[in-house]
Amino acid sequence: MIIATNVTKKFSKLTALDNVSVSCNKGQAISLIGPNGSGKTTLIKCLLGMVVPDSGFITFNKKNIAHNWQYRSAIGYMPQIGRYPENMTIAQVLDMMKDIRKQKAVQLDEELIYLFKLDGMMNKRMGTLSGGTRQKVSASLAFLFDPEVLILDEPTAGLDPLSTEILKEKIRKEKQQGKLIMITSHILSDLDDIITEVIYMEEGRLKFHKSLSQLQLDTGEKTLSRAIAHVMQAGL
Ligand SMILES: Nc1ncnc2c1ncn2[C@@H]1O[C@H](COP(=O)(O)OP(=O)(O)OP(=O)(O)O)[C@@H](O)[C@H]1O
Repeated sequence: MIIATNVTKKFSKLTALDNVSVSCNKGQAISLIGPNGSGKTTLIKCLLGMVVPDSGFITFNKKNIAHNWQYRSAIGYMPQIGRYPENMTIAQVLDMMKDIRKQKAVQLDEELIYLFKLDGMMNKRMGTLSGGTRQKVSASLAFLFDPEVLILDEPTAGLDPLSTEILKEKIRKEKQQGKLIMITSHILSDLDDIITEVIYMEEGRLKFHKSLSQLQLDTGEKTLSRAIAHVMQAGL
């Protein structure tokens, strides 16, 4: 579905991505893991077309994304830090996105808006929202257009335990419907019962891409966080 081949991206002298190749398919829930600065967000931004690789290429459903901007409408993206016009209300932000996507009339997935109880605060301005409520707006937007692919950058950061569970349940539900889900998170305990695969990066390089069950076998650890701690200590 999304294939990156030999993708390299430099920012001046720093190589943020070093010859990275990955293949991501329908029905997979992939956790993108690695130390701070290892290139996870840069890889996500390349997949989204927000950062253009210096070399290598990326295909979405076999078409090179460099010549096919349409593919972006198939992806719901929840950024690490959502930036919105501070003076706009939640309702105005949602309407603006619907206008941009021209999907006002089609079937929208507004489940998260209700589960997060955002419907009761539609007239609040973005600039007045708490960090967690902003995250809820970002999550609701990512799922709103019922996309085939969900890319979630630190989705549970800042969410309270109940909201975290609501979001995890939603992710699980979408995965069961055969969507491709990619998640970066440092809170690995949040991912144990969701993910099927792990992509592990270090210093811009892909160290491995394997199924969670294979990683558990290789490390002898049951939980994702212990397995990754094992990898970081011993190397694999
Ligand atoms: N626009 C940019 N200009 C210059 N350097 C950048 C830019 N974006 C990222 N970098 C650098 O590229 C490297 C990889 O950053 P990236 O944000 O992809 O890491 P990450 O794995 O997502 O980190 P974290 O876990 O902290 O979110 C870092 O050294 C970062 O400082």
